[in-house]
Amino acid sequence: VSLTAAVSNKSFPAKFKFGTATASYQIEGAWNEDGKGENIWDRLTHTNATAVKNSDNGDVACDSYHKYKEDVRLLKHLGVKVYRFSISWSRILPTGFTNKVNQPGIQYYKNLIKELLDNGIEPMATLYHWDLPQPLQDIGGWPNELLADHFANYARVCFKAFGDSVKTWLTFNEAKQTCQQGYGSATMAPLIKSPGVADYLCTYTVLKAHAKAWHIYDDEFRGKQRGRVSTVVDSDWYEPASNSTSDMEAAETRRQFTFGLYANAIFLGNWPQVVIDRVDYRSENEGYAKSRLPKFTKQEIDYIRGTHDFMGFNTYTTSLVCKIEEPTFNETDYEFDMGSNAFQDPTWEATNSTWLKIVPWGARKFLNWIKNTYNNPEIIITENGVSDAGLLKDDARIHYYTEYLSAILEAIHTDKVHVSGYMAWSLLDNYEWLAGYTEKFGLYHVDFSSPNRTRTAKKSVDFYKKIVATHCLVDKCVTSGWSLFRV
Ligand SMILES: O=S(=O)(O)CCCN1CCN(CCO[C@@H]2O[C@H](CO)[C@@H](O)[C@H](O)[C@H]2O)CC1
Repeated sequence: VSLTAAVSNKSFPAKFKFGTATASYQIEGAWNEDGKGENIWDRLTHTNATAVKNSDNGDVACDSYHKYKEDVRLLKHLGVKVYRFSISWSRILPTGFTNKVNQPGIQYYKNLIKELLDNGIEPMATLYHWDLPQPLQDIGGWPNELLADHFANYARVCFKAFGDSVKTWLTFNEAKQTCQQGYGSATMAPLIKSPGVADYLCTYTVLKAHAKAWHIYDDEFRGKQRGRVSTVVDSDWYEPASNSTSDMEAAETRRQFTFGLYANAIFLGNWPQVVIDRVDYRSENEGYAKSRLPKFTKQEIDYIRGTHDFMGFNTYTTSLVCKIEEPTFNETDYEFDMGSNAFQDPTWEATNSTWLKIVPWGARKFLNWIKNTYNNPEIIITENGVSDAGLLKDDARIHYYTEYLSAILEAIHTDKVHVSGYMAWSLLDNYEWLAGYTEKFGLYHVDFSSPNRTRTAKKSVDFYKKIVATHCLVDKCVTSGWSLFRV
């Protein structure tokens, strides 16, 4: 199918908000400046450097701590309405605890927020984008349910310090990566390998932490500040590898173990039933005294349910799913709990990240699944983007955005999914976790070999700027309102 045939000629609603997204550890640098405390990515990259490609670290990254005014100039040039960034917990609370508040850290984010507002750009702040203060990891990290209270106290400090200007808050970015990769498969800091055990304990704490923060905002700040709080959930879209009943069920089970594990308690109440059933069943057969899945009390279920003002949704790619024979019970693994294999069709277009294939129809299906599963919530796409090796003539990125934005337009207009915003990942090439600086997601190229960290617009900047200005992917868009054609 030629590109043009696939591109939607519908337009994004007038009130639709375009933006870009970044995260503190990936762009800020200044890892130990002005009183900032050590976080788990500082610890990992300084003590286990070879875990990261080329032993790259975020000590300087894009140096946005010093160059944030330049970053805001780039946002202004793009014409975006919103900028999604994350707050570094250890810059605000160096030990993670509220007994030490770091004023220069508070001031940095106040300066960034003021620069955004002075340029007519709305700040959208994520409280936690994976950079846990090391002292909290030293007491067990997210599997320690006491962290729910420490996170809630940190959230209160942020609501108080920034809530007069920040009206859209996200508690956690992709808690799945924090839990399944950080404490399960050891493919994210703090690189703990405890699949099927610590990952569920992490999720249990994170859901309670999110709910406490939401209730603090609802009880103590919403009346005065009139903002909104939610969380960001991510996953691949899981498509059955065949239309056999077993593959269809396996795909739905996998959606519940990945996306549902983080969304169900907040949008419907409690863990997904299939998760409870399968983890209890396997735990018993593996000989555990009690299930590996911690259980919410009735009060906790009621406390967590409804703690959302919209849904933050990160979508990148799709995987096929097929049912597997029930694995033997002599090994515990989150993958075995799911009871399926996920893989990608080798004919799908590849990118510079092995896990990321270009599958726009998956994004449309995912949006429809969210609509049908969680009672049609307002969805803000808080991340979507693609990696390459960093060339300036990034036609593949233009292709990716065209295809995904086209799929989103169909979801909005044809499928009536309520999508209200879209943040392109990312404004800048930045630190891509264990891939270091080898996988580039930016609309702007960053020269990491220069102390200036020079930003250079890629070809996709003009492409995205035009879409932000016209709300349209083609030259002439059909608007569904009173005028048939927008001239
Ligand atoms: O193949 S491996 O298993 O060996 C390594 C997997 C690495 N994961 C893949 C999934 N990705 C989810 C999206 O992660 C999001 O998207 C961006 C791009 O990744 C990140 O930079 C953002 O911080 C994150 O919010 C996070 C990184």
